[in-house]
Amino acid sequence: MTDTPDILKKIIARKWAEVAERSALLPVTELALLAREADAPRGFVAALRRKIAAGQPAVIAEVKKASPSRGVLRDPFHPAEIARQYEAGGAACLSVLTDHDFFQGNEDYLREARAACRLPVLRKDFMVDEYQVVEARALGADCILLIVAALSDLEMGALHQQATDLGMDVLVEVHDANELQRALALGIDMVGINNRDLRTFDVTLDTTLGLLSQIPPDILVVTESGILSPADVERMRKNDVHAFLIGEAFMRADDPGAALHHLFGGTSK
Ligand SMILES: O=P(O)(O)OC[C@@H](O)[C@@H](O)c1c[nH]c2ccccc12
Repeated sequence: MTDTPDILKKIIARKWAEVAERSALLPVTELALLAREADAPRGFVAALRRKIAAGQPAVIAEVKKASPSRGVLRDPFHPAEIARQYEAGGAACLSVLTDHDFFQGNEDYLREARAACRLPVLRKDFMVDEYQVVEARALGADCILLIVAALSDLEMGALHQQATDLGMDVLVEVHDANELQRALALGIDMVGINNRDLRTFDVTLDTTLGLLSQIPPDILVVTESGILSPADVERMRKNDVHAFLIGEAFMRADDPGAALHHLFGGTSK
């Protein structure tokens, strides 16, 4: 067997270099001052729970220009306009890619998207160091992503604690049973199950369904990636999964918000 490309390893190596570059330009102590002045967190988990309590799908709609597996998804790309369309289409929250090198994202995209709507926003990036967590809050992020496959238990615990201390929610992402057990040991209130294996790019919704029985009922489950059709949505909702993180299906549409509304059969607002 040949080696898998393991894009995740490559990205994580780049992130450590990025943290070193950035902290040389702006020390974490100064960044922390900016974080303290940032707009108050908007309550990411609360927004998802409100939708579900109302019997509606809780959609985290992603603002993503490109990805390593799919290439460019949307060009031209206007984050503020997309954010407004998502809000009008009934999204509960936004997810904005800020990674430059692999997803053609940018910190400015998060700022612009959040300023254009009232929705809570997830900073979608690869967190390895506390610097990035403080940076997320300074940008205005309401939630961060922690990818279990990319972190040790110790790192994960520290980053989770720091995000919580800054008033942000945390989406802890897993894609197998071992990662799920490590996530649960943290004492989390929300888990993301990524249907895409970040090492191989294989996508299957069976990943979400296969892990459900191991998740306590009080934890909010977000199914991530590869949700493309109303049948995919139906399959999840039948299994009591009501929170979705979706990018590609919306980014390829003329009006991403209208695409959201249609994918959920008009039930999202
Ligand atoms: O575009 P999709 O297949 O709808 O997937 C969205 C989201 O789940 C995906 O972008 C994602 C999930 N976890 C990640 C971690 C890093 C970067 C990207 C991701």
